[in-house]
Amino acid sequence: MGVRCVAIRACGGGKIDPGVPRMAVHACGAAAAVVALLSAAIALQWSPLHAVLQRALSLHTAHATKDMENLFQLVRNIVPALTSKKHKGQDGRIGIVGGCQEYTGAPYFAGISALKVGADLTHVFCAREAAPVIKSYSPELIVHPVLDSSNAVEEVEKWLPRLHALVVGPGLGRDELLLNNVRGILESTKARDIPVVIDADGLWLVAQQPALIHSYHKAILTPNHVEFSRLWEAVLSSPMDSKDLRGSTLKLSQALGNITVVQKGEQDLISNGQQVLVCNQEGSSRRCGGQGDLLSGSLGVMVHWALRAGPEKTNGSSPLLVAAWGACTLTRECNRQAFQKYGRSTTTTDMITEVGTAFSRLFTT
Ligand SMILES: NC(=O)C1=CN([C@@H]2O[C@H](COP(=O)(O)OP(=O)(O)OC[C@H]3O[C@@H](n4cnc5c(N)ncnc54)[C@H](OP(=O)(O)O)[C@@H]3O)[C@@H](O)[C@H]2O)[C@@H](O)CC1
Ligand SMILES: Nc1ncnc2c1ncn2[C@@H]1O[C@H](COP(=O)(O)OP(=O)(O)OP(=O)(O)O)[C@@H](O)[C@H]1O
Ligand SMILES: [Mg+2]
Repeated sequence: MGVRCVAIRACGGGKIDPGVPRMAVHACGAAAAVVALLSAAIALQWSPLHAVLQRALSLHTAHATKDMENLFQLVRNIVPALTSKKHKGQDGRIGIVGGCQEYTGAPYFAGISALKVGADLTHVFCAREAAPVIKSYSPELIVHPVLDSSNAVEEVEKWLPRLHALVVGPGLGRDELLLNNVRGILESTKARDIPVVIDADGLWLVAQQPALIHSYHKAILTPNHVEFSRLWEAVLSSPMDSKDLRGSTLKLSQALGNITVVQKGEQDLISNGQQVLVCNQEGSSRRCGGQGDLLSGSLGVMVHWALRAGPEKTNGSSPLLVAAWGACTLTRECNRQAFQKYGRSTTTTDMITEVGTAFSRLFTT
């Protein structure tokens, strides 16, 4: 059973898929099934054929496993060393832009996840009413009740030079005043060349105005299925082909000027318009709300680490792709570990408790 899990996960687990796939890894699961059936049915009569198929499959699997190991190694390479020579803030000062009257959980999940992954400081910029609520969840978050004020952009701009990355959208809501302020914040963020992860209602804003983020090479979008379709329709003006999710992820990234897109789902598909990475890390069937917030907060830190590490550490691969694959893998592992303990009652809070052990298990050598 253990071997079978490794093989299936390895098939999609970490394949770097250049424009023309070197091998049809996604067909690997089907190939495995065919081999299994053939093995049972024809083992005695056609053993040479069986042997050929088995050899082909194990080569296939060996390749995919190697790619996945490489990706794990690239993520490990970007993780900063814990040394006594550093001061507070160096491993990440992350801003979260979100939090309104209805949604206070989402920015909290994103902010606390950034800290648990290893950021030193997290600032949440939210609407006035949401601030005391978010503060009361955790003393670890620095909370600025500025997002619905008339000088919201200036208030956030004061902090921007000190932030390493911004996560825009968790729990933002769709109020026009707030969205307008976030437009200004995004413009300022781009002007300062700060990496930005856009999620949830931040993606709603991008669907209204794709030019806001078009070609900004330090942007990563993290849409769920519905958000992805909305973006697709806004940018490509046609219904998307849901049979080819990898191709769609690649095309949406290209249409947005090759910014990085993470389409979340049964498997996470990550593209910068040139490559598609697949994250198939085992998670669970528990789909409680907030898991996407854990992902976007984690990604905020990891994108900072990846950009700071530079392309030598990511072996020439895009640092943003490596960071995104790392954050997806981590989120799914948190989900798996929490589900093992709590089963159907698993919530995102339980997943956040697992961040430390999941991170060590995956990325600490
Ligand atoms: N505790 C909190 O504070 C949390 C707050 N959150 C915040 O809520 C805000 C809105 O975010 P959102 O994700 O609910 O909005 P959106 O994407 O429009 O989905 C709306 C509807 O689309 C569907 N649907 C969704 N996913 C699907 C899928 N994969 N596949 C198929 N269908 C899918 C589903 O529709 P239904 O199935 O009910 O018909 C769903 O109800 C945003 O600010 C976010 O950050 C969350 O972060 C959670 C924790
Ligand atoms: N069908 C699935 N099977 C396994 N994992 C999944 C599945 N769908 C989503 N995930 C994982 O759950 C995490 C969050 O994805 P999801 O699509 O739930 O985001 P979301 O809708 O934005 O969440 P949120 O409730 O925080 O807004 C990702 O890591 C993704 O890999
Ligand atoms: Mg979401």
